[in-house]
Amino acid sequence: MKVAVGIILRDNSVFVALRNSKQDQGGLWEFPGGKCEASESVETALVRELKEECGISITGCDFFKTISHDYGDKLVELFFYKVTGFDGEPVGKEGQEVRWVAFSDLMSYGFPEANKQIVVELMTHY
Ligand SMILES: Nc1nc2c([nH]c(=O)n2[C@H]2C[C@H](O)[C@@H](COP(=O)(O)OP(=O)(O)OP(=O)(O)O)O2)c(=O)[nH]1
Ligand SMILES: [Mg+2]
Repeated sequence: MKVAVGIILRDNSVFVALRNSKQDQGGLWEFPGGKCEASESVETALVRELKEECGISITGCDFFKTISHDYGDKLVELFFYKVTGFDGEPVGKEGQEVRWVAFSDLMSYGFPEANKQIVVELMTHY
């Protein structure tokens, strides 16, 4: 399963959302995004998901990296993008709790296993 994920950046912070307890990886924090639909490119999925989940329109993004992770019941291929330009102010459009978190504070948030390496990189490179 391909998943498009946006690391929304501003100053020294990143925008994170709390996954609903009923979802996979529920109760953990995530970078907004979601599954690519059949025949949809990853970038198209990224633009669509960030509009749906956060209400922003991406104006600038750079591919960062792909991480494949096997959760046992599910194999995910996460395509992480750094989102550096957007119109609108991100919110939790689906009622999810959201926060801007300073890189130096990211470690105190619980992320899905597949995100751990990315979180460490964000903390050390900024
Ligand atoms: N969005 C997102 N998903 C992540 C992250 N880390 C991680 O392991 N995942 C996993 C959890 C899910 O198994 C999958 C993404 O699915 P999702 O639940 O966001 O997909 P979606 O928005 O299309 O949701 P839905 O329509 O199925 O409710 O990737 C992350 O940082 N962001
Ligand atoms: Mg999602």
